[in-house]
Amino acid sequence: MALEKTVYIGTYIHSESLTKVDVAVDGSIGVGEDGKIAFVLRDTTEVPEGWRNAKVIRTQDHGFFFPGFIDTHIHASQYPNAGVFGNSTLLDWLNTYTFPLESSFNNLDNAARVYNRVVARTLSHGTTTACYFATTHVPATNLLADICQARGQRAFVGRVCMDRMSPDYYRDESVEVAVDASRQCIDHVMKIDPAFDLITPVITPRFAPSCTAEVMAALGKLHQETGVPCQTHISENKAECALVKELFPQSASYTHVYDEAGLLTAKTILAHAVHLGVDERALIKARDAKISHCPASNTALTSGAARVKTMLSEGLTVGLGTDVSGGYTCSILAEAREAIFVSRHVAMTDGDEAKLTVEEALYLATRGGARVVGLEDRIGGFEVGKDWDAQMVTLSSVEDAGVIDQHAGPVEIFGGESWEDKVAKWVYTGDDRNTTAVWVNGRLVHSREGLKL
Ligand SMILES: O=c1[nH]c(=O)c2nc[nH]c2[nH]1
Ligand SMILES: [Zn+2]
Repeated sequence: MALEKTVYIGTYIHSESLTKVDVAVDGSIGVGEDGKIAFVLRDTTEVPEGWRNAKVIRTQDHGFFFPGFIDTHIHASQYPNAGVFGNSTLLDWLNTYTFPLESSFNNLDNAARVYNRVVARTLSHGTTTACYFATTHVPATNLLADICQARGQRAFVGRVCMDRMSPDYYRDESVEVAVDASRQCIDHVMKIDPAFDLITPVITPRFAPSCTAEVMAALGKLHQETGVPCQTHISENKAECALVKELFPQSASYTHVYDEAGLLTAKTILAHAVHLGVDERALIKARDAKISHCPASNTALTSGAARVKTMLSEGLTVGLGTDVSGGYTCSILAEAREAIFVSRHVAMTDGDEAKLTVEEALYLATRGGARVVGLEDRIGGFEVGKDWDAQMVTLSSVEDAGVIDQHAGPVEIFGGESWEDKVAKWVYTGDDRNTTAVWVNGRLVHSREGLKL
């Protein structure tokens, strides 16, 4: 579909570094027909020569353009269970809630309904890139890839592999089945998006307890042979860590289990990393593997509190993951908030340096996530040559103090706020009502009903 040359005028905000958010008041960004940023101008809303015929889109009220969010870990198939976890912890949660739900994706109608919904919903929250776990089912996993492509969401789509410690009705029968099914899903994406421009397949061993050493070694070989990225879980819960020790007595640590299988590389995304030892973090750093921090899930399943500031100070690459449905929300904005609050609980025992700031949380949600998925040259910020993966955020003024405009959302701008205050109000009190439009690679993929662009 051909895109129109477009100039986005108004304030734009993005992370300049881990600790600094750059606010460019009254600037403009030009996006070409290829969906890429052609120019970025500060302090002028003038449309430059050569762009006078371009479409113009302006921010509204106290709004701003912000990079699209990157969800580095979400289970698309678990979306119907978002908010449903009771008082369970990881291992019983899997058996009680998760495996029965995931096994229902042998039904393609069910898969179509859930996957269309989760992609539409995450887009509406400003998630322009998502790393999805699907299920073991090849047709349903391929359907998820098709749906992401049709709806225009940048996505990493993984067919889940698991050949033990799960019910008979939901597991791979053999190593060969797991590898062959993974290959079929890789081949499917190669057919629909040969350059992996929007959709990328991802090799997905569920986690060490549900994968034999043989299946992980075979998937490690596939990872090395194809160069296709890999995603899994690591060190989420203490009982899980003890189980891994018992299942892999020869391995020095949980991290070594993946390393010995050839699954720990610069293209590996590890979700959780709550209980990692110093040596494990050093090994992850040495391999340049990436971390998806999932604070809402870690709180919901009482898994623990990941030491994010420690990982960052040691030079690890970290992004945010909603981990639906261990996590209750598919909003990365909410996840940023959760990350800040979990870090404050860590600070109550470890000291103030453990606290994440608003700026750091927003970095993790955008540039950090981009590095986690290996797309830091294409997404995560507004620079010439990057793809226009962006959201338009709208914050409303308090007009009539006695009237609540439900449509406008809960962020209240009274008038004296600095830009720093406005961003903080968005992070702490905002929701999807503030995300009024979303673009991926220049294509409009979501807009609030009635919005005139
Ligand atoms: O948060 C999680 N969600 C899952 O589905 C899962 N499977 C293994 N370990 C897991 N952790
Ligand atoms: Zn998960």
